[in-house]
Amino acid sequence: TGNPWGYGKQDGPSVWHKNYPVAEGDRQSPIDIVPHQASHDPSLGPIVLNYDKCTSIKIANNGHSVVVEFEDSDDRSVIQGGPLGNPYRLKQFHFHWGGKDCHGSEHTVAGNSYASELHLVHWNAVKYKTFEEAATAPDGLAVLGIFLETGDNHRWLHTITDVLYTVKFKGSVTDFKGFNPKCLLPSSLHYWTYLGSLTTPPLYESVTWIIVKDPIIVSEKQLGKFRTLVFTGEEEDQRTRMENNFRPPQPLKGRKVRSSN
Ligand SMILES: Clc1ccc(Cc2nnn[n-]2)cc1
Ligand SMILES: [Zn+2]
Repeated sequence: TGNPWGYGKQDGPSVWHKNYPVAEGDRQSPIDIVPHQASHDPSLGPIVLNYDKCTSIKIANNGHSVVVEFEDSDDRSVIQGGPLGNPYRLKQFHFHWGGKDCHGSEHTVAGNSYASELHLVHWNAVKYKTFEEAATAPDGLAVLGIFLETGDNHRWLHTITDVLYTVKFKGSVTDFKGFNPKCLLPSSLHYWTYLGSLTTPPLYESVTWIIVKDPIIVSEKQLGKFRTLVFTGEEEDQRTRMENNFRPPQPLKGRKVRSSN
């Protein structure tokens, strides 16, 4: 029951292409976003989040990140507008972070990393019957990316960091109801958007990326709690701290990044 992939020397991003050749594809993520090279597109409307009826179910450690899963059997929580042709259903959110605050995000901005990056994963339930089917389609997924920067305490992130001790080990799951991720968004939803992929294996090229320009601010203490998680299972003798679970930027290969206003 070895790990098919991870973030270490032997199983990390530099060797993923061996088992997942699409790693060297033409629309891989993340990328370095160069703001002045992004083309401002006035036809890009605002991002609209209808999360008021969202239903979080559980929080889990999947051996790669900490994930909050949502009820996605109907259109109770969707993202729409912006570059999206129809509403996409919220399925889960998770984070990527570093061992130190100077790195940890997946996307970078003019070569600069943030301490962490929150990903809200949505799928196109208008065109596809299941998440799994959507995940393999070029217009199947929409991921909203939010940067995290260290500074003052975030007034709502404690709702997540206070329960992280219950999902320390790979495979642990805890009930996590009543959480609305809208509380984790910055006030302005100005964004960059481009066509890319999942940033972990299977690296499917099915993601319309929507990266919010403004970071949210969280405290070093709050971020430190993510680093108390481990990649390994409780039964394993190895305790490997969960940190640096990010893929570095990938070649743009001629893609255009568009900017909302
Ligand atoms: Cl369902 C799923 C699969 C892969 C990832 C990893 C990822 N891809 N893009 N951002 N994170 C997240 C959710
Ligand atoms: Zn992610």
